[in-house]
Amino acid sequence: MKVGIIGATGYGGLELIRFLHNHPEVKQMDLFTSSDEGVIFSSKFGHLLNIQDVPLQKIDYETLMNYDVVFTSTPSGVTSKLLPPLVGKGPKIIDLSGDYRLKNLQDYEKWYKKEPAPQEIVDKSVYGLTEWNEENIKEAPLIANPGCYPTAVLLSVLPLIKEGLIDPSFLVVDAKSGVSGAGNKPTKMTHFSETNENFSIYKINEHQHIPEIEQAIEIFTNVKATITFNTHLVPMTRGILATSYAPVADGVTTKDLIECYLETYKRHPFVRVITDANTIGTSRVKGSNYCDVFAKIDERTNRATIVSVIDNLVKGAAGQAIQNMNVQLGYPQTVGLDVVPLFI
Ligand SMILES: NC(=O)C1=CN([C@@H]2O[C@H](COP(=O)(O)OP(=O)(O)OC[C@H]3O[C@@H](n4cnc5c(N)ncnc54)[C@H](OP(=O)(O)O)[C@@H]3O)[C@@H](O)[C@H]2O)C=CC1
Ligand SMILES: CC(=O)N[C@@H](CCC(=O)OP(=O)(O)O)C(=O)O
Repeated sequence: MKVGIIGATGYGGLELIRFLHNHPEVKQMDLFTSSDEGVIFSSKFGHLLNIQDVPLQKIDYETLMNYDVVFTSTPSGVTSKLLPPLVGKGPKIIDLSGDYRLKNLQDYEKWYKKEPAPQEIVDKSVYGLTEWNEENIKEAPLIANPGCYPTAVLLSVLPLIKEGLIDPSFLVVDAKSGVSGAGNKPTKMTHFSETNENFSIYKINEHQHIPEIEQAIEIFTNVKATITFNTHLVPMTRGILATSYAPVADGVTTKDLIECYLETYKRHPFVRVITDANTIGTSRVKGSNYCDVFAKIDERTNRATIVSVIDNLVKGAAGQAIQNMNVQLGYPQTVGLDVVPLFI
């Protein structure tokens, strides 16, 4: 199989390279750039010396048509313009950006503050939350890979909402991310002296993942929810921990929540159900495609505390993208992704 990566020089792109390098079905991997044509990749990224000593290529439609799969890992607002001529024509496309996730174009305009992709192309895209959308992913010409926060939140709340165990109309999500979630372009927010020894909240009540999470809850559970969702920046490089709170239905116990998770994810190797709260944390999934989920009822308030962790660059981006490629092409989901978390 021949794969191309647009945005290879970004954090998501580098993670795609790390995993695809070990994917047994990938016979050729080419890297594309909008700014560094001809530059030898390993001269920019020394950790890839003797591994990716190849020149970066110019993005060109005729060339891209010859690939089996093209991954796009570019800032929002790029693929809405770049991809329409390619979709459904040659390669399967997996887009890591937010440009094709929201089905309602007005939502995209409102939350991303950018011009949306054409409606007919958005209509062809399939939301790539692998564990919940396998059947549609198999046939998709274009996969809208989920955002990092939505992946963590949805994998932990969807089973409980679907089974009516929690009430999503009062769902409150408190999420925290490492700084690599903001990409490789330095900003005031991600500057070392602003993030080091600082734990901050950002985009209060205005995060672009709010409509994505609400849309997915409706698609996968048939329930309309209006959520409170806030995000925090943690002075670490990788990882997301999301804590969600919701009232539980009458008579529901912690055992019911755990059993619901175990049943939902029994065929899904990348979602691990954690029963000991002391073993949940971002270092348990670092560098891997795992999402760990945990839930416990607070008997005093009759609310559930729901926790999930992922590596934002793996299950939250490149790993899930490759998991989706495996589903599209009929390979087992774990091919190329079967790595042990880094932990320390
Ligand atoms: N970081 C994360 O944890 C996650 C990120 N995402 C999303 O994935 C996408 C990529 O994220 P990330 O890797 O962090 O971003 P980065 O900013 O690290 O990298 C993006 C890359 O896109 C390329 N690029 C920039 N402008 C253009 C353009 N006009 N045309 C083509 N390529 C362009 C650049 O490479 P070059 O200059 O070589 O072209 C750049 O290296 C984003 O949309 C992000 O929101 C999703 C989930 C998690
Ligand atoms: C830490 C940090 O800044 N994280 C980013 C996640 C970006 C992302 O994945 O957003 P889209 O793919 O939807 O563009 C943020 O909160 O915006």
